[in-house]
Amino acid sequence: MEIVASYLVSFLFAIILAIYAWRLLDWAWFRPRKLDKCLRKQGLKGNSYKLIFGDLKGLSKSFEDAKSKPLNVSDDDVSPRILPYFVAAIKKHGKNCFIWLGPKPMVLVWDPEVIREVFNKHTLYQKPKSTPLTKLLAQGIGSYEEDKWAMHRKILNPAFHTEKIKNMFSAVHLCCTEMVSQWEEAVSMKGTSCELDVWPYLQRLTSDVISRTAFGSNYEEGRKIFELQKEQAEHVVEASRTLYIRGWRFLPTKQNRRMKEIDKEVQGMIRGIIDKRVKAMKAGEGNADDLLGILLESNFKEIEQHGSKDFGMTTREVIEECKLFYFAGQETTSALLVWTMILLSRYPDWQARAREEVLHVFGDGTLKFDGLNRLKIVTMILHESLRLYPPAASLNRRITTNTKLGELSLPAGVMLFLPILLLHHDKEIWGDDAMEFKPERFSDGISKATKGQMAFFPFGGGPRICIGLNFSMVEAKMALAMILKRFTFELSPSYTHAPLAAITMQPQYGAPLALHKRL
Ligand code: HEM
Repeated sequence: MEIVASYLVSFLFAIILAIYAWRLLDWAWFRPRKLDKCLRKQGLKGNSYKLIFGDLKGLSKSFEDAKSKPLNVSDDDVSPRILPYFVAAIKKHGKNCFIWLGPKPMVLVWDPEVIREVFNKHTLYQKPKSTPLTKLLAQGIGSYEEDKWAMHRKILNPAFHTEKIKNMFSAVHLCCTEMVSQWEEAVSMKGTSCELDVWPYLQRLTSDVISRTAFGSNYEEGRKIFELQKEQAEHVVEASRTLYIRGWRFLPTKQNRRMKEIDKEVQGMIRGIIDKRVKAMKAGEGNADDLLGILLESNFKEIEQHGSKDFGMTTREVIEECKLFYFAGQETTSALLVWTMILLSRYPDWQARAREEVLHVFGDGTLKFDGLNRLKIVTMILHESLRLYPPAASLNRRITTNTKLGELSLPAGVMLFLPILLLHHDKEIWGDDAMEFKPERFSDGISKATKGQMAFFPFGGGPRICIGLNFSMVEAKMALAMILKRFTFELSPSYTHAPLAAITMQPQYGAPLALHKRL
């Protein structure tokens, strides 16, 4: 009897082992081969599949190589530095190509109408699944799908309505005033001009703005969170360029340990901010109207009243949203501002035109919210800066079920690559001067400039378009208007043009500018 039982156990064990071995083989070899055949049959081209890693090693090396070579200051053709592997793949295989992200093929989507379809059918074309390690930066609305995404978006949307943004105006004004006062101090110590790396100041500005407007605190309170999230983002970029093997996160590698430490620390600090606000709200104080107030209201009112998380956010979800907004609210707008300042340094005529407009709209008085809507030239400049230097250079999606997309029939499991930067620079769409800084293209608005095509999408598109779009444009206009009013600026001789592909596009060596006080 015992022998029979032991045979049975061994037999079961062998079956389980065989199932796992089959799944592994299917994941690493049979499925990629099947997908490869399917894509090539439809005319798509790419490198042949390399076991498990696909193109990942080449991808990671191409970023390292690109990082080591700065560009000429006048070179706005930044795609070989920001998307080096895709640019090389297009050269080799043409626009109808794909690369291997490990065992998954990722197809380049170039047609603006197809991109529109991908954005609009967001339940079919979903965000790529984060790995347990990349999740540590932030989850929240940016990574949820279907009902959970819809519920979070419904709760969060009111925080970004025009009326709310208008209410945030005085906080944004205060943060910008503080930054330009620091610049004035730096200048006055040297006379009427000084050289300053504006990049850390702009990062601090946007951190301060999100701290005050979304969380009712200030930069100092959130400073450690920003620093830690910034470090976490560097780990996440590194982790996302290597293959994630299931269970890897449990290994006590230096990076894994640090990522978990950061997560624990950030969560602890956010809990502290939440506890403080909860106390204030219970005492009838604190702003119930800002992002944190709205999140907490959803948390305790909905859950306490309905006793179910189907109606609101759990505390864990509130923390994840805070982590996301601390990061997304800061990283992107600072990138927009820094590239705009770099471009205006190189194009003094546009700098002068923008200043003239700001002075015309606001005179010598203080900046007012309604006046920002009248800044036509500044808006054109910001759009042209977003076209040439989009903070998010590309977006990814995954196909959840076999589907027809444009001319292609794509099986579930295929990934899509939406190359914002490449479309923004495409000569067929923008003309032969696509690589030139010409804000006048946007003089009659975005749809005229793109002829109605989905060819300019720095904020994404469809129902999942950036929730902070209007907020970041107000912030950027306000900061730029205040800077233009008080300073003229140009590139310092020490400026090195080296856009870096981090989570957003950033100046690798900062942005040292010569600032001159306007007299
Ligand atoms: C220049 C500034 C900004 C740029 C270029 C930008 C870009 C983007 C892009 C491209 C997406 C779409 C991602 C995708 O579809 O995969 C997105 C989504 C998002 N952005 Fe922004 N963003 C900016 C500012 C902000 C700000 C200031 C906030 C918050 C205060 C914010 C919060 C978010 C959130 C929460 C999402 C996810 C929306 C959803 O999935 O429903 N962004 N952003």
